[in-house]
Amino acid sequence: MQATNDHQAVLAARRRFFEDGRTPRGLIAEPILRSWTRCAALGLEAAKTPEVAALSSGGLREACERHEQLRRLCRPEIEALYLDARDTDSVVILTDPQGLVLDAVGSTDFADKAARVALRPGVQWHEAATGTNAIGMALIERRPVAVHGAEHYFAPHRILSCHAAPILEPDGRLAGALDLSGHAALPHAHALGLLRVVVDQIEHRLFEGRYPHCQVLRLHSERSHLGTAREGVLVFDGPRLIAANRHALALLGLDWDSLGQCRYSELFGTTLSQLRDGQPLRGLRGREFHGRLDAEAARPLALSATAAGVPARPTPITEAIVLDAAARQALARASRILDADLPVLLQGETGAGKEVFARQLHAACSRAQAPLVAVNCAALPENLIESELFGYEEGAFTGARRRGAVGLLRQAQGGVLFLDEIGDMPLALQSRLLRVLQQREVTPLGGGKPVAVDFRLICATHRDLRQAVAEGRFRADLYYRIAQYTLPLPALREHADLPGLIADLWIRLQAGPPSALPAELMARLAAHDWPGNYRELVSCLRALLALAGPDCRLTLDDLPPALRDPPQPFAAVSTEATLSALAEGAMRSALAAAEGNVSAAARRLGVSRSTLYRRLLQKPH
Ligand SMILES: Nc1ncnc2c1ncn2[C@@H]1O[C@H](COP(=O)(O)OP(=O)(O)OP(=O)(O)O)[C@@H](O)[C@H]1O
Repeated sequence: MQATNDHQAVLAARRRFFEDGRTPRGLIAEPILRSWTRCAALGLEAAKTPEVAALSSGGLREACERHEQLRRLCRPEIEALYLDARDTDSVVILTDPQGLVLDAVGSTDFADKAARVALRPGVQWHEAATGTNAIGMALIERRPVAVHGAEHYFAPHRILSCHAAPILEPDGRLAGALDLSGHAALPHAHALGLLRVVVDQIEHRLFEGRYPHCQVLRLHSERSHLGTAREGVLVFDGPRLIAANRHALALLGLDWDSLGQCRYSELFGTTLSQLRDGQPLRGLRGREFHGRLDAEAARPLALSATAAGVPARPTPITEAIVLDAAARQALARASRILDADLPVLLQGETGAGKEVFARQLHAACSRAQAPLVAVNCAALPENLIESELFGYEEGAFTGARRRGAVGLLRQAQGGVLFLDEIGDMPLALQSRLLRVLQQREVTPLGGGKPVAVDFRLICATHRDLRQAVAEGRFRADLYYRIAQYTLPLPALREHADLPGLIADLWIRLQAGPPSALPAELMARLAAHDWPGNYRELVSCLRALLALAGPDCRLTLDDLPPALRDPPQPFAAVSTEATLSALAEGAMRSALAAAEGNVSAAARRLGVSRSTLYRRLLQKPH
């Protein structure tokens, strides 16, 4: 980042931006300006002390447990970093992917000061909560960032000089962020460089033991870099590239979107089986690399499969998952249920994110390294579902494959089985599934012997299964077996902070440096009821991104027709409406009139921002 260190220039930029409402271009680094703009669009008031929502000790313990693997991996690196930075009286901080501080190690003197501005475990340092800061920006921009003194959005944070780098999972998702913060008055010349080196080490270790069934290729143009954290790492599931580190992507000129899309032959012009030890690799752009395959490469391919028996694609990075605090909490609880070998049932409208949640649940549970086998019970033809699920012996039926098939239930052995649309499973199969769950063994079609199975079970449905039981369409005994822990996934219109979620998703969907969504569009999006939920919202945001030029010049005309007309004004609310519906109408009108600025709308109505969020966005309309 080319941040100017000129304190006076930053103060002048603040005056121009916050007091005159003008863009202080040239006075302040562009990424800081982008962040200020995002914060202003969220209605954050820079002159105030930010509201700190700290987790209870129980909540923090839960979050730490959820990220125990990452914390354990980072601990030695954090301690080494602290020793390196000890002379500058700093703290080293590890956060989760949403900026929640999990661990802080540092000099007591500065740690006390940092704690006074809530830079301590249990507090969210996501930009939407704490304004411009290095942790929040590193998570949004997905690269190392420094924020000094008055560049912070909120005045009390001016005592800080913060440096943060995102930690990326091998599939490109955010694992968390590492931050090194100290006194704004002291120089921290090498802080970003140190962080980069440490995060390289952590990301390199994230591959360890992670892909036992895949081919892991390590490469570099300098032979001496092989085996170090600077080597490129590429993971292939069959011919397809499914994971990598940033060094590998940089060496090959790829970006994260290549994961799940790119094949080995497209990168090197040959097949993996032609790779010979000691022979240089030639990339398609003619560049030569030294490479070696990990010893595990000889193992068979993963059993992970979709309903059609095709290896499951990793969740593409472009899916840009957003999970708010409630969803993360639900995820933590559900993963404990799953780890206790109890089934989890996800219930929600179409597009509410049941499958996405199931995949996150698999990643969060203790079987994350084992396969997730996803079966869409509604997508499988009825005559195939039985054989696909339970497997079959050789010659069990006409068209059966020679040597039979193990079936999807057994493919989930040791891992997690996800039965999507379970409400659409034919009754006869429900009985067979129940037997499997009770006896924990599967009998293949064609008279084979029962085989013991061990899988954790996640089911999902958009149907009201209780109703289906009452109508005789779903077996009551199976219902009680799978629905002990039912997790309703709320529709978007019930979301506690829809503008926050939309802003978050908008930023995550952008490949380059993110731009803020114009306020009038945000107001329309926040007032829409999203019957298609995430699916509809993601499509809408993607279309807007496609229409937006580099300056993000979008107008209401760029919205799809259903969103173009303004929400119903207060006067148009039906006379039969209840008081709360009237209040809701007034709130929506105020929000639209304030062009999506929640603080301004709240002021206009004489209620607090949190009341406005709660009343307006928690209810279906
Ligand atoms: N938490 C999330 N963050 C961002 N995008 C999401 C999230 N959940 C879902 N989506 C988006 O919505 C799309 C639909 O999600 P998903 O398939 O999980 O929904 P579903 O509830 O299983 O829908 P259906 O019942 O119709 O199968 C996904 O492809 C993804 O793009």
